Amino acid sequence: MESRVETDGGVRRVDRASGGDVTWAEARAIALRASPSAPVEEVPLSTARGCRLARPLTALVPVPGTDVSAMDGYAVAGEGPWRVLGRVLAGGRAHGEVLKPGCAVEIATGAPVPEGTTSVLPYEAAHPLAPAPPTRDSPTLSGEQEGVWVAGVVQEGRHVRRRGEDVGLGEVVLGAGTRVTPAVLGLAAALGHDVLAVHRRLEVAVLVTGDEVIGEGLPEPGRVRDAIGPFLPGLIAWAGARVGPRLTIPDGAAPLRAALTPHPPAVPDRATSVPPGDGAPASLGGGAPGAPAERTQSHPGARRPSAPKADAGRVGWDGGAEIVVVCGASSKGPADHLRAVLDDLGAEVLVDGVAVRPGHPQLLARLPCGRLVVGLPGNPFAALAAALTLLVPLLKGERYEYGERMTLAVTPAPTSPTSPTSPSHRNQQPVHAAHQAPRGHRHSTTRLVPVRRSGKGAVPVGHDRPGSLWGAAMADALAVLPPGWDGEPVELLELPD
Ligand SMILES: Nc1nc2c(c(=O)[nH]1)N[C@H]1C(S)=C(S)[C@@H](COP(=O)(O)OP(=O)(O)OC[C@H]3O[C@@H](n4cnc5c(N)ncnc54)[C@H](O)[C@@H]3O)O[C@H]1N2
Ligand code: MOO
Repeated sequence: MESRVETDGGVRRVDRASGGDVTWAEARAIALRASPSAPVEEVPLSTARGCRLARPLTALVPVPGTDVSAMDGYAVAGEGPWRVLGRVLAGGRAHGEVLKPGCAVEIATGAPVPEGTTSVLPYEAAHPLAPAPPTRDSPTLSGEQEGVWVAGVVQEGRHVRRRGEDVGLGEVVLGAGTRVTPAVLGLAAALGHDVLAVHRRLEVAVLVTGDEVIGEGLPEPGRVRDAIGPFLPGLIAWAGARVGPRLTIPDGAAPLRAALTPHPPAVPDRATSVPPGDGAPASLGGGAPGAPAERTQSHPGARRPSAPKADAGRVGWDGGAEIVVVCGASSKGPADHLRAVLDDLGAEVLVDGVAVRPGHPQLLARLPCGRLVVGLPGNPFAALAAALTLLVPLLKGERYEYGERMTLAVTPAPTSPTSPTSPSHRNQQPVHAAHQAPRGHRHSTTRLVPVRRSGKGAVPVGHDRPGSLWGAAMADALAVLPPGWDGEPVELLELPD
């Protein structure tokens, strides 16, 4: 719903009617529908953990690969006593001859039993017969240990693991979509796999905007520490994706547009095309897949850590991120260029504003190349709420699970001075009045309220202003209070641990 078009630094500025807000529930549903399917790739076992199998896992070999001993002892044939003809160790030379009744070989756990073996007699159950061998005429196979005899009680087939007994050759052991856990890796290796076909984890690039935002140290008045960049990697990993390039860019349409520009032309020095005062374009990408790369552009007045410069002459993307998250610049202020830039790039806007507090000015768009852009509000708690609304469903897709429902207890959480995550009683603030008014006070928007689970239900922890992560840091979930909430049980959105 475009109501007005002006120019601003060469970029068309599009003001969308505030009626464009979707409900919180719709926003989540749209994000789930837009979730990109992760590409399939073959990766070595060492890098597959956490991915999903793209194909069923089958056994390339039977397990065990041959008949082996399950115990240290004697592989025996027939009834005892047995003449011991030799010794077979796991990984050592196999006993090459058929074991005849009345004969045995000393054997280690996991070693192949000779053909003819009927059972294994563990050392604990074996009785050496000494000194004189029985009179029975028992053949010798190798001549070794001639005269050594053992006796004992055996059960037919006992302690012999037969070929393919655990897993048969070609057997399907796990279905496509199974998450690769450490146990899956071990199983895959045991079944002969060196590589696995997996859905690669989606990659997320992060753009932090805001001339006032600094990356380290004590912010001077008028500056703030970046509180969104630090929580995104954990949230992204928790949602099963990986963090790609991370870039801090100055306010301005041109740096944002440059950073979002897909498939960059090989322009030697794009910086010259940037309007004066609009900042130089920045480059995302260039980091090895899976390795977060921090790129920072300096701008006047901001104290910044020393960081690698953006590649001169390279703008836009050269990484494989399917999703880019833009922190800040999502509202309607003079420095909020995201909508205009997306419009300029021909993006399809899927969500533009959500009827939720906090996190109202959040945004989801698809660039013509297919890459998705999630716009998070600059206020850090609003950004977290928006990330749980749009980014997490986008990353989890069909793995997304709706939260449990719980009654919301409307009294503030009791805080223990000894709790590591709790402020002292002295600092505890009352829960916002809005959250304490469960009935009679109907809200027209969804509210996301930091809560802790307790025996009384979900208890709001307070400290939940959009600019502060204090409440979220004390909480284990966000309670979703729908518009018009009247005290019924509410869904809990899990917070990343
Ligand atoms: N006229 C209107 N003004 C605002 C509206 C609106 O609808 N109409 N919405 C308000 C709401 S709600 C929010 S939330 C914010 C969102 O603002 P932006 O996404 O444009 O973000 P900024 O303006 O850049 O910053 C807002 C605030 O957050 C601080 N900030 C920004 N980035 C970070 C960061 N990485 N870490 C910590 N803090 C950050 C920034 O300094 C500002 O204080 O807009 C309202 N205004
Ligand atoms: O929605 Mo804003 O997100 O209230 O701070």
